[in-house]
Amino acid sequence: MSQESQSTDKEIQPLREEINQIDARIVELLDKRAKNARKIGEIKGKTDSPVYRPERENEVILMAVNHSDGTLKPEGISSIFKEIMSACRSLEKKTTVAFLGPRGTFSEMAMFKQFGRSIQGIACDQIEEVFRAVEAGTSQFGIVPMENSTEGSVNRTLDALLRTSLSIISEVSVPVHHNLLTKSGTLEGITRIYSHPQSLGQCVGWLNSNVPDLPRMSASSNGEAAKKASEDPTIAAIAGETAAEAFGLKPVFEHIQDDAGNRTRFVVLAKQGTEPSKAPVKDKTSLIISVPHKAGAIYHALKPLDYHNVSMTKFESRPARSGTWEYYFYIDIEGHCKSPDIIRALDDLKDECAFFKNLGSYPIEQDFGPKHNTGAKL
Ligand SMILES: C=C(O[C@@H]1C=C(C(=O)O)C=C[C@H]1O)C(=O)O
Repeated sequence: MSQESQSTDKEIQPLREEINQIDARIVELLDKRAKNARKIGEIKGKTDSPVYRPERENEVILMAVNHSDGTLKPEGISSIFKEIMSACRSLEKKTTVAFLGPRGTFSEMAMFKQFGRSIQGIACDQIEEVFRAVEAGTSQFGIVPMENSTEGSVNRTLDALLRTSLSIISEVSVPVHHNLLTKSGTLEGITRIYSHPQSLGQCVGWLNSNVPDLPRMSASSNGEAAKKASEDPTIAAIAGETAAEAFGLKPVFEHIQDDAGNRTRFVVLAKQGTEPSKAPVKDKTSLIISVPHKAGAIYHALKPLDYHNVSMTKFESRPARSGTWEYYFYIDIEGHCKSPDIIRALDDLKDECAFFKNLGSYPIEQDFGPKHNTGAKL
């Protein structure tokens, strides 16, 4: 050993010893925390109340972020606490989550971001199958893509939401970076490109400029496209890094999505509802409405929101498929449907609607940017 590395070791050693002591203390505290979670699980079991409480988990993360002196980044604290809570939750009851599979999809990534790793994921072939798995009780929760920052809404999810008896209980978004992947890592012998239509749409500019002659084929998911490419050397897939790892593919080109900030928002579905979040965590409520086919109907339907001072954060239409140019409107408002002001606003809004469906209230996803601090303390 050189003299230089001996002196480096001498400097590092006491710090490592201190880390060992800190880690032992952390584990003691984690065990203590886990015992409390297990007791909470027993209490919930007696009343059959839901184990997973997204509104409480958001509160815990926010308190942890605000307790930090800033040495660790908020996103680092958030992901550490997501895993701590995932492990604690698994002591209460096994969490099962249906997602759009196979492995390596952005849905799987969103699922782990929201629930942590101490869960059992159930891969489904179609978005509708995710809904069915939760409705039938095969899975406690389901996660489905709702909208993409480049391509807009995921219509199959919107249509399935119209028919389902499930509620939305939380939302989570993930950055979506696409790569052009093949078995060999080159384009030699490639005759076509597979991906989910949403992903093909997110990369259309790049594809037109760089590989305009390669036919684009639709796959039920990016994971499915990656699976095809792993089985056939004439196929390239557009998918994320996790799909490349899962199916042993190599990138020919990385980050080919047209918008560098491309993100997809997912929603979590369950039979249970949520309770209002504690401030400063805020909730939102998602609704589907249709209005009578007459002049000014949508204006009259939305007036109660203005009157009760409720802010609307999303408004989107989807054809009612009746062939009569009628529409369903997908609306997000700020606030929880159990809070008195929202109850009043929704009562008035219902009166003006031909159709009204409350999809559920859930905590607004927290953005842990560098300057984040809401003042909440542990
Ligand atoms: C421990 C609880 O159950 C779950 C685990 C949580 C945790 O580990 O902090 C928080 C909310 C629940 O999803 C609880 O409800 O407080």
